[in-house]
Amino acid sequence: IKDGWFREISDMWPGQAMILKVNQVLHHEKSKYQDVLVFESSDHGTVLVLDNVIQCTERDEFSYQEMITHLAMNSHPDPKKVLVIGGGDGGVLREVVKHESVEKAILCDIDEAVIRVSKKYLPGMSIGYQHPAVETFIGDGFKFLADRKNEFDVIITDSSDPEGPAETLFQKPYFELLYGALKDGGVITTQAENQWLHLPLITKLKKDCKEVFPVVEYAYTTIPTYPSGQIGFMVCCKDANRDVKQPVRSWSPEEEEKLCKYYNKEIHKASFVLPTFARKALR
Ligand SMILES: NCCCN[C@H]1CC[C@H](N)CC1
Repeated sequence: IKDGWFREISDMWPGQAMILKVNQVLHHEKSKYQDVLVFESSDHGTVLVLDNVIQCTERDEFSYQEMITHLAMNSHPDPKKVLVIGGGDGGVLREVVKHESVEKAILCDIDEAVIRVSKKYLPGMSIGYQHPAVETFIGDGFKFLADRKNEFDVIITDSSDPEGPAETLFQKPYFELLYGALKDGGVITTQAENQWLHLPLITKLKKDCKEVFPVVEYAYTTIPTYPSGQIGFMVCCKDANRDVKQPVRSWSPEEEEKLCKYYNKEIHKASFVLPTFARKALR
């Protein structure tokens, strides 16, 4: 932080940077895995930063948390047992338990500091931990999945970027573990970066996923404080006949407006519609 501004400078988005005005630093520590920073911004609420990369701001986190969750959950007919890999801020858990079908929601994040800090400084997201169906594990999602077979209806990988602790969550062996941990008809979503910045990575990701899953589609959402204002998701299903681009379950418009600020059944479909440069690369 310099002269009261935070700059999200990274070689993952060369030559550009989101800059947010800082009112007050609330917390800063070096965890076992990464640098953890929480600050009060002037106009985006409380902000969580890991290794100098914005993870979520109170102002726009709902876009990402709702879309990565409900694209998966509403692509499954009856999700009872759900796993979140990463997601230490609790926002995805908050979204998962909005589905009445959920009997068990397990979260596994590698860094206890993210969970501890989110519970203290991000109450609007860490509220997800309070639900009775929720169980939390601290550990490497890769190892957690290794001995889980045929257990989950939905698995959401809410990760940071490939540079850092989440590196292995972008590689094929991880998708094979996900496939094995899913029950028949299971659905996954993963954080799949930005079509303006990471198209080669997304192309490789889709190719790897297609070697494991019969159904693989890329969708994206708009989110002002992520690099280039968007973030994508890979949505995969074990059932070759499931069209994840069409919700298999949906809320009524009234329920949608009560439950979500971003996701609705129209934007579920629209989020898979890509500009030609991305459609071509991801064919
Ligand atoms: N629930 C926290 C979201 C973490 N995902 C982010 C996607 C965009 C990245 N540049 C940083 C992590």
